[in-house]
Amino acid sequence: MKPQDTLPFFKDGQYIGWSGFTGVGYPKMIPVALADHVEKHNLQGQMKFNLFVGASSGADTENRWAGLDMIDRRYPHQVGKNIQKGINQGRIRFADKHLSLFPQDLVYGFYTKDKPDNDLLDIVIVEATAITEDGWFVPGASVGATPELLQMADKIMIEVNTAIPSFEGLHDIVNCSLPPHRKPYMIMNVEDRIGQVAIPFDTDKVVAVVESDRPDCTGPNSPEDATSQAIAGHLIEFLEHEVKHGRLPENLLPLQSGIGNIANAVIGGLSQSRFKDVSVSQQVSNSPEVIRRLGCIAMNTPVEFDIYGHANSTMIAGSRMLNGLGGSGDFLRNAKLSIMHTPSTRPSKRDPHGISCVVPMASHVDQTEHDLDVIVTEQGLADLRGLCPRDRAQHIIDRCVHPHYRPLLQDYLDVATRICIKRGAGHEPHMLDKVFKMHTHLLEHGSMKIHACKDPVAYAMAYITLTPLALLVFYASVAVSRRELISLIMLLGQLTNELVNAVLKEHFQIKRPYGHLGTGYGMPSSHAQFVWYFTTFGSIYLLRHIQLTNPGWKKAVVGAMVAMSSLVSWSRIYLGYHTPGQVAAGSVVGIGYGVLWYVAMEVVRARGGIAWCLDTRMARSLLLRDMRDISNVSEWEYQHWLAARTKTKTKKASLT
Ligand SMILES: CC(=O)SCCNC(=O)CCNC(=O)[C@H](O)C(C)(C)COP(=O)(O)OP(=O)(O)OC[C@H]1O[C@@H](n2cnc3c(N)ncnc32)[C@H](O)[C@@H]1OP(=O)(O)O
Repeated sequence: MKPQDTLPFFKDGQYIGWSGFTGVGYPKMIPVALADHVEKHNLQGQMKFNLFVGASSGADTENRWAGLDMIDRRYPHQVGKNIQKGINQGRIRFADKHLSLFPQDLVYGFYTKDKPDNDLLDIVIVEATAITEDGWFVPGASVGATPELLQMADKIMIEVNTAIPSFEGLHDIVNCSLPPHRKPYMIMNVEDRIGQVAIPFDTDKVVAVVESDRPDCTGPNSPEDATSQAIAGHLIEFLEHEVKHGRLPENLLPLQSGIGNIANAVIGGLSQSRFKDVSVSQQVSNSPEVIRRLGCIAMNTPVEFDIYGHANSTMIAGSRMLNGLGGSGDFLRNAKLSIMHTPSTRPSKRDPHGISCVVPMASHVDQTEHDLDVIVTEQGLADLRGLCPRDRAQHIIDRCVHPHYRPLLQDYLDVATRICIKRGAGHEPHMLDKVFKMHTHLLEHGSMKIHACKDPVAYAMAYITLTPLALLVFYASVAVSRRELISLIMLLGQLTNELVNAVLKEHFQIKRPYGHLGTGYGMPSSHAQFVWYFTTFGSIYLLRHIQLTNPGWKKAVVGAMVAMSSLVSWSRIYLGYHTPGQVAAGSVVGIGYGVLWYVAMEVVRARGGIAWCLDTRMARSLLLRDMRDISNVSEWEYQHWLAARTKTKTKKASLT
């Protein structure tokens, strides 16, 4: 039969099945003849089909059908610009399904349950490379869901491809029996054979046999580039580490690698590694049970993943469908090592690094935090095994995020952690009002680069927490401008106070609250200890030894110092550097040390230590002085200035 002779069998709204899996083993003559027919007679949109294929299909058929508006519904996977356009424009009803589930769901009748006449596919078109003498069907380079499609067919059309050699003997085909009669796949190694080399089918259903001379159509792989080489490099290093520690055998375990340019380039990189006799798994091992038992190593590319390890494989900005899930879920959910690799950024129209592939929250989730073990970008590899969500987030930010986005994501994590811990919801901290800001910024401004998460209180606190630095500047300027010994004594107390803090921290060795904020131990808080020493010593000295014309000012200054110290202490808790207990301890030690230092200085003074110090040659050359015995320093200085001024005036007057 010629392909054109099959046209009368086709009617709008039919349920059609094709053999094949990706760009191999799919029928090429009949679908193309039908597309030519639709195009020639301007039947676009008037002949639409429900199309079922084991995975994606060749671009010359599926994508062409989509371009001619010939697809109403598509299951369970697809690849191609036209079909994606149709789906995203709402013309094609597509739904994603794990590839391992599709054949069985087809046989369960899930896809044909609403069909009015029967629960069979109206026409199944398959490509054979041979028909055995027993009348069995030998597929080409893929089996896909062909056995189940043939089983569910009302009518069968066969394209015998004479341009491709017979694949008889290469396949291992197991028919899908239904529960409770389903048997396990007794596969222990990738080389094991448990099924048939061909597929039995009902020859009475065959309505057409057509000769095909068209080769399979698979696109070229993208060449490796610096990014994919870096990703492959991190992966190889990680796998070598696993082998060294005995968690993987020398030739690894069966590898699965997903679709896409990055996946292809990474496999290219692995092929040049020192691993030998590596096996790569195919169709039947999409079975979750087999994947788990063989301990596969699965590697796939996501659109994006989030800081907690959830991945989006399919949907840009949560709504624009790319290719669909394929078998990535089957593998990543069940593999011994579930790995996702992606460049850390992708270009947007406006910015070569406009898209970060690491985001606060994935805008759609295909693989969850419970599945993924390892995440790799060209920046580095994050081994997430055994880590809790907050540790995972820090690890991912440190290892995988592009430097352009690291401060942004770190800021998000810090602020979210602080806010969520405070309200007792800090297991996987998120700020729902900010979580998709990077995505919305990309949609609105063409880049995910936004300014930090702007918590106004946190910003204010970040400045307040710098107060000790300001106080050091204050010490320096008072010491230089006033030359008062007391300012040096107070500064010496401040420095020894810091020393006490370092000794206490080392002694207690108590960690900071969230591990990642601030360096070193957290008990007691050095900021709190610093400011409360300053306030205590300063207040005692002010109240006891400084005279002001209006004594009310003293109370105001003491009040301001107490307020400043309280704010700094609070900032340490708010910003997440310390627990309230660590800050309370720092405050108590600072107050205690302030009192102690004051008392010690009084004892030294009483024993003549201060007077002795002021009489040294160095003190004299530095013009050091002790103004404590002068009752009101400002008043005293003013009177001296006034006297000097009057003297100068008198001198000038006598000269004229
Ligand atoms: C045995 C089995 O069955 S294994 C099956 C494995 N299947 C899967 O893993 C399915 C999901 N994965 C995939 O489809 C692919 O790996 C992809 C699409 C995620 C990545 O593939 P790649 O070849 O690296 O992607 P590619 O560079 O072609 O990008 C595809 C498009 O997505 C866009 N894109 C990718 N990531 C993002 C992102 N984070 N944000 C916005 N857009 C993005 C790209 O800009 C590009 O857009 P364009 O088509 O307008 O130019």
